[in-house]
Amino acid sequence: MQIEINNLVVTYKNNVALDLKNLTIPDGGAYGIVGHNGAGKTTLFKSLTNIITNYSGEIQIDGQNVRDNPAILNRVGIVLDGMSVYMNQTGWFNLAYFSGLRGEFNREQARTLAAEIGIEAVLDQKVKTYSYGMKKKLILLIALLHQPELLILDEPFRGLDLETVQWFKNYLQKLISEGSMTLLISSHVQSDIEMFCKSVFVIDHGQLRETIDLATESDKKLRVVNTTDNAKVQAILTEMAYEHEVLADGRIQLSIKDPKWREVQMKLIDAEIEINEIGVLSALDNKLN
Ligand SMILES: Nc1ncnc2c1ncn2[C@@H]1O[C@H](COP(=O)(O)OP(=O)(O)OP(=O)(O)O)[C@@H](O)[C@H]1O
Repeated sequence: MQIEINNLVVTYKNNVALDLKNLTIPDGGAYGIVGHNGAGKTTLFKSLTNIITNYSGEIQIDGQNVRDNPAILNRVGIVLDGMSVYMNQTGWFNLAYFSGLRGEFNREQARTLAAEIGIEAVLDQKVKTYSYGMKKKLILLIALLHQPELLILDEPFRGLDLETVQWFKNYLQKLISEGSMTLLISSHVQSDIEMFCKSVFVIDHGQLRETIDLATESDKKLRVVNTTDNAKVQAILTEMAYEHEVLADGRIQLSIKDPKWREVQMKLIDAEIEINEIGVLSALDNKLN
């Protein structure tokens, strides 16, 4: 499903949380929404799904104005932190209720998916007895049940156990590769964004700062090293005329593709310098946290 945003301004009291002039998110594939805490990511997701409607500007999904045509949201699934469900009712009640709002409720399909996610055993219990992770799984299940064409996930893996995260990532990969779904995902974990997304929209203070095409940017990745003696390493690199840069935190940034790296490593070993950390710096670095 294609998303088209024009002059979207969301204000909380006097604070402008979101001010997006033009943003088009194409149909199909996965797109990242990244930005520091408070950048406006959740506000964007809430606006896309009519949880917030008190905004100026326009949001269209597949050519339909969302605020005027809420039925389009039957084709959209969303997982937000702290989303409301009926806490005094059982998991089954919530599944039936929220699925019912969108059409048919298929209990057997729900049971199968619940078993895969690992909450089948607690569906007879009231949601108020659930842990944070269990509640999140229930919300995830509600979002997935009606096979959404657009899935919006706000920090989807936070608070889930490792096994569920793995299952969920595989499940998302499968959905993306089938090509029938558009995924919009926010995460502060760079590898999660890089794993799924072909493009990333960087939001900063409510505004679209940058669009990063990860398919092309990945070629420009750099290696960042942190060693037991960065100053000495820098001297060695300068002596070797090896192009590098020292980052503000003292770590050293090098081109990842340079074949000279092996030679550098040998020199470091000869000088008894150990590498404490090697990280890959991509275009996304410093934009997530
Ligand atoms: N209910 C609210 N009332 C007042 N201000 C709010 C409310 N919700 C969000 N804000 C403010 O709006 C701005 C955007 O918040 P939002 O939650 O959209 O950011 P975010 O990018 O999702 O942040 P995070 O990465 O921390 O989840 C922030 O300045 C936040 O303090």
